[in-house]
Amino acid sequence: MKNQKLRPLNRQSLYNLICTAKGDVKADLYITDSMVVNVYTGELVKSNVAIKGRHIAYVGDAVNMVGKETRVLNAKGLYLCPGYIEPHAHPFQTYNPVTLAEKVMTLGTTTLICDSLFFFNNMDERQLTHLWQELAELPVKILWGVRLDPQTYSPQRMEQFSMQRIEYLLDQTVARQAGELTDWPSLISGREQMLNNMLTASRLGKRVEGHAPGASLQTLNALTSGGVTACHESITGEEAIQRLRLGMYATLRHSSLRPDLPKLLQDLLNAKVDLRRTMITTDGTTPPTIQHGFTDYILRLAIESGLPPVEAYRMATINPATYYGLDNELGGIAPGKLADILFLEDLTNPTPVKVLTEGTLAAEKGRKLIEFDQPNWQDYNITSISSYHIERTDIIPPAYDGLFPVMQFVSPAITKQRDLKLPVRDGVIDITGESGLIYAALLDHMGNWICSGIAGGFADDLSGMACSNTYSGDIAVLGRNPEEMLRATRRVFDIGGGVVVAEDGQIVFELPLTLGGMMSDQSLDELIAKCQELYSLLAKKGHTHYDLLYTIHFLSATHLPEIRLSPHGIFAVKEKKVLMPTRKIGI
Ligand SMILES: Nc1ncnc2[nH]cnc12
Repeated sequence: MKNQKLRPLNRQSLYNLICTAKGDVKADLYITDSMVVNVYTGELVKSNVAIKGRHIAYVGDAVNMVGKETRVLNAKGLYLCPGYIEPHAHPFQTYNPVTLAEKVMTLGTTTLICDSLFFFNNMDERQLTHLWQELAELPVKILWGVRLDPQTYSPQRMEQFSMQRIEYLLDQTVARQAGELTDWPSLISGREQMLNNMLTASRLGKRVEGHAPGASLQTLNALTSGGVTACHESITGEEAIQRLRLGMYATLRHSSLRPDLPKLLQDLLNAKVDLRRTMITTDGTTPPTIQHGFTDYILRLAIESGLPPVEAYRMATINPATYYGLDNELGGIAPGKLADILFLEDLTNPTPVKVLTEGTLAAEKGRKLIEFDQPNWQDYNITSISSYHIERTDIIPPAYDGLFPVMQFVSPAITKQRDLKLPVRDGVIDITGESGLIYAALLDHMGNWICSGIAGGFADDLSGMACSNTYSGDIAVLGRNPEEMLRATRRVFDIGGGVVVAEDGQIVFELPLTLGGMMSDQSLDELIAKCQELYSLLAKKGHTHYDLLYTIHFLSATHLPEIRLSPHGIFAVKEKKVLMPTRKIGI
């Protein structure tokens, strides 16, 4: 792994740091009387900490680096812990990378390793790296993974994953890994493009994040042989241990969609395995769950599950730092490291009372003290979605003689194929007399095609909802009443993207997502409230699954069982087969 530094020092600042450590130059900030969580040794060590510029210069009890100009912060009774590192964020769950960073920073997360899936759809590699560089200036370090597949079946979109593009992106300092690898079957079946891209990741010394839920030991062996270095998809301790035994890192997940951490940890603790190669992740948690916190929340759960606190802090600091080759700068409180330091009142309470990012006091008691600038998203092609005309006849599937492949939701992210003979009226499928079914369509964001289907187990009493926040960038339209579905769709177009619910001739809910139809520039606190409102409204319409936003995001994602709406048509995932092709809009 090439350990390129995120904040390289020049000769003068390097020597300045050394002189501060020796006491010849005065520190900018000096923290006294704290108990340092030493993640290297696992000890708690009573120490003072001296900071010069962005870096820690000294840890110990010397005071000769304190001068008149040094700010002294007394931390008596407090623990100092390194800033938390989230190793697997998806920074586009209605929030955007900046609104996510500014919120989670107040909760102690000072580094985010992010998925780039959504940004891949919108930009070429030069724009994307420009955006990455702009975001790299923020006080929270935002680093990236480079996807090797689009997560929605589309031979055309595979062109975006050419070797030249992947190589260019992976070569950036802020790109710390390839993946996540949702199309791992392409790797183990030897697809040329995938093999080439894996070789590029290996040559550039980058990690590769797997995505192999339920994989057998043999598949895990094949993936590890192919260069996959970690996987966050274990849902039992046994699965995590299998990954660890093969030399992978196992990232233990607790997300809004898969809240598995307590069980995973209990299994791992019972098995008494070495936990140095484990990390913890919130894996793209949606806003309502962030009301409980972020990395701090899952650390709390880990400690409550019986993990000794220092062991838990390691999973969110030095372990991910080491894995991503960042431990020369991040993950511990030691000389030469960036001064991302959290002040904790109690070891069992991971939510910090103060947060330093790179030597600056950035948050106190959950309140942000510094500003985070949003990029000009227009410069990156992230604009309102475009609108076009659609009609009732576009949305409803035409009459079909055989058994129709209904998409039955059995959980927020899993569907089953249910073949049903459906009634027909006036040349179209008519579900008026059928309970438990709704119309479900995917509209091309460019206005060319529509994939119209039928869903079950979603929200039996929903009149009409339209959402632009699918991962393929297309618009999901769901409901029992085609007029209300159209009303909601037109409103989504009018507001430039978002989630809209219509009923009885009115718009009863709207959440604008004007950044590419996926993200908002509202604060995360505002989004938490707005998404909770959406969830309660849908629950009243009969929606019983949790994490509705994920159901929408994944509607067109063909890495999940069993059938999906896709740009090619109703799609059987395992067979990679189009069951019912898309139609042209307006015909
Ligand atoms: N595979 C995935 N793609 C995008 N967002 C996600 N959040 C969790 N898993 C995800």
